Amino acid sequence: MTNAVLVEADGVTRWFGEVPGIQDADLKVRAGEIVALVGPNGAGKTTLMNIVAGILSPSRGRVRVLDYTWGTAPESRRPAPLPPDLWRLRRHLGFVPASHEVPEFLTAREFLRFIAALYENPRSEAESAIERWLAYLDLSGAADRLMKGYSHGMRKKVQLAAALLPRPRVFICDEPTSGLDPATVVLVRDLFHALAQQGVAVLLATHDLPFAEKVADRFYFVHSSRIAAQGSAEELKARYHASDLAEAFLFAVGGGERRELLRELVAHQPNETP
Ligand SMILES: Nc1ncnc2c1ncn2[C@@H]1O[C@H](COP(=O)(O)OP(=O)(O)OP(=O)(O)O)[C@@H](O)[C@H]1O
Repeated sequence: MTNAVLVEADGVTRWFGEVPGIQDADLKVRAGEIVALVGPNGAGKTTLMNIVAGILSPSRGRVRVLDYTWGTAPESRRPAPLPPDLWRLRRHLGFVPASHEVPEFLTAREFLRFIAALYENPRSEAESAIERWLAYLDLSGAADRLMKGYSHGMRKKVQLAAALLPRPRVFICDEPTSGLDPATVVLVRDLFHALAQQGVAVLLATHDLPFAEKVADRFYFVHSSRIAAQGSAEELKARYHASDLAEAFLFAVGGGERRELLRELVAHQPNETP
C-alpha cells in the first residue's frame, strides 16, 4: 500500500470579515491514515475541513487533494475563488458535514440511488452496494420511509452511506459520532479502520476523544483558529507529560497554568491549623 500524501494544506487561512476561522494551518493526511482534528467549539476545525473539502475557499494558503491544487498566495484577506473544475474531485472525495441535513422529502433508498446515478455507478452494482450499506448501518427497515421522519443518528448514517457509496479515496467526516448510539459508534469505528486498510485517507473532526483515540493515527490540536500541536496520541501524551489525550490537549493550549493556579488556590496556608 502506498503512503502518498493525498490531502495537504499549506499555510491555510480563512477570515470571516474580522473573525479568524483558521490561520496558517499546515495539514497532511496520507493514504491509509486516519487523522483527527480535535479542539473546542469555535476552534476552527470545521473551517479547515470545509477548506480541504473544496467547499470553502481559503483567504490565503494552498490546498492539494489528490491531483487537484487550489488556493492563493497573495497576502490577502479576500477568499480566492474555488477552481471551476473542482467538481471533478467530488467523486473521489466523500464528505460528511457536521449538520444532520438530508433531503427530507426523499427516502434513504431514493437519495442513495440519486448519489449512485450522479457518480455514474452501474445500476445493478449500485443497487447491491446500497442494500449492503443500508444493512451495515441498520437502516434496511427504514430505507423506504421519507427522511423527514429520521432521527439525527439515522440522518448521520445516511450521510455516511452517501459519502462512501462512490468509493472515495479521501474521506472527510465532521463529527462522525454525533447522534449515534454506542453500538453504531462501534460500527463507525470499524468502518474507519476498514477504509484506512483500503488506502483511503481519512480526516475527521470530533469532540469525542475516546472515539478519536481508538481510531486515529495522528491528531491535530486546534485552538483559537490555530493548530497548537500535532502528533500521534503517544507522542502528544509524552510531549505534554499527560495521562490521556484530553490532558495533553489542555497542556498544549496552556491549560497547565490553570492547573498550577488551582493547586495554589486550594493549597493550605503554611500557618493554617488543620
Ligand atoms: N460562515 C461564517 N461566518 C462567520 N464566522 C464564521 C463562519 N463560519 C465559522 N465562523 C467562525 O470561525 C471560527 C471557527 O469556527 P468553526 O466552525 O470552524 O469551529 P469548530 O472548531 O468547527 O467548532 P465546533 O466544534 O463548535 O463545530 C468561529 O469563531 C466561528 O464563529
